Amino acid sequence: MAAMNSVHGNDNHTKILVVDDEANMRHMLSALLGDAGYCVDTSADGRAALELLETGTYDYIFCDIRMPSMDGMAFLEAAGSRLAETSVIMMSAYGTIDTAVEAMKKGAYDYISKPFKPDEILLALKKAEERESLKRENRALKFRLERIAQPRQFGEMIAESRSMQAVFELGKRVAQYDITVLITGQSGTGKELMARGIHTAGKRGGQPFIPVNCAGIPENLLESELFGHKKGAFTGADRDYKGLFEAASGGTLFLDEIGDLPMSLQVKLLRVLQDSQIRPVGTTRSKTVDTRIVAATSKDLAAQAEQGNFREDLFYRLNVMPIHLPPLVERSEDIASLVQFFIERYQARFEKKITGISARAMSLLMQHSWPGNVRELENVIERAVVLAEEPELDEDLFAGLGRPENKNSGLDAIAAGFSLKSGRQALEQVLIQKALAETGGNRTRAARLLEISHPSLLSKMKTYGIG
Ligand SMILES: Nc1ncnc2c1ncn2[C@@H]1O[C@H](COP(=O)(O)OP(=O)(O)OP(=O)(O)O)[C@@H](O)[C@H]1O
Repeated sequence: MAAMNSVHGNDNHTKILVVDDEANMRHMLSALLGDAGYCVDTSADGRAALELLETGTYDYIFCDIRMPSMDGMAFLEAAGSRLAETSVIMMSAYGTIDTAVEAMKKGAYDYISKPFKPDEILLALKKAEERESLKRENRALKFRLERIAQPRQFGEMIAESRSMQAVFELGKRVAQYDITVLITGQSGTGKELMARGIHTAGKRGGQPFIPVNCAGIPENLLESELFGHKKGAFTGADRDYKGLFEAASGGTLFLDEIGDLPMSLQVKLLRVLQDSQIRPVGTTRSKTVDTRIVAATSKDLAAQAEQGNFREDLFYRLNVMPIHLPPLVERSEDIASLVQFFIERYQARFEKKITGISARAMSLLMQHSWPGNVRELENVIERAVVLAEEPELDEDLFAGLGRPENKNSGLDAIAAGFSLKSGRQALEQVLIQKALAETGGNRTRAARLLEISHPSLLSKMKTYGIG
């Protein structure tokens, strides 16, 4: 039977085993740890310690390296998987440090050199406890990630939150009828994906779904792009062109950023909505189309209509069935499942094995305000998967998140490295944000300030998740 001496602390159920051939050391450590509230057992060598492991487990083991009968290294090897739930801290006297390092390679958690002060023991223990608690949190989180009740789906969208479940329900219902839908929500909340979902779930599902960004096409081209033109209608029109309404006939035309539709075209759109008639540029005859319209805006269309920047009659016609997508910050319940969803997408795309995300990293993601919404989260996970060197995404990969002052200034990012590419990107973000702030969010004027085209500004805003 192994020699065992137990000291039981009052309020701590953490079990520690001290293995040392020196009786003084055993007494000193068991008094120290016992006073600190731990349950402590002791044994005089590796063999006796192994016997104790037959009947019980320990959270931590302080193990001497040099012992006459079965030394620390031999004990580690013999105990093997019985130490799976135990952090072993080796105690190395002068001349055994190399062995201690070797022991760490074999699975010991840490080592401490003799002679040591009592504080050093308590500190080593605290460090090990912190690591253990993190490991536990990680395990719990992974478990949660794996067990998350299958997130609800709508088309290619997933969500957990009640607000999004309600949106999905509404989406499923309106999909069945050919009514016009207006999807509102900040940039990156998933408006286009929602529109696709509605299209796919309805009876037009097998027909074309054509997205068009009303803010991305210059005003003089937009009319012919949407309604088509006749050969010779204007310089460069060297053949008849069908236009997107006709191309989407039988299916759905998704008019994104409808708030940017020029006034001149708003009246024409109203006509299509009212009597399904389009008139290609350069013709006098109208054509009937069978195109479902789903529109989206990140702007307050009602306010725009009030200010006279959007036709009221068109607003009411579009707003028959509004669907609002809440910003991600208001539905943080969706973050964990979206993170898992994007990890799976990008680990497959980049052929990397990512098993999960650390609790600290997840907590950073939960605290961030996500001004670029789901698109920003997707970009952040994509980047993390690309850069990850370990199978678990850790917090370093998300440095800078949750600290909006750094994010806004962007200058830290520029100063942080030498890469011209990331420096340029960071600078672009700063300047775009500055220009938008300067113009009160007016993208046309911001593009002018930045001396780039409007579509190019929109595409950069999309890339950087600036909403
Ligand atoms: N609920 C969701 N589940 C999975 N992916 C999502 C979800 N919501 C958004 N995404 C993803 O986020 C990105 C942005 O979505 P989407 O383009 O639909 O947003 P948007 O609101 O139309 O943005 P914008 O107004 O800037 O055009 C896309 O890559 C999309 O796949």
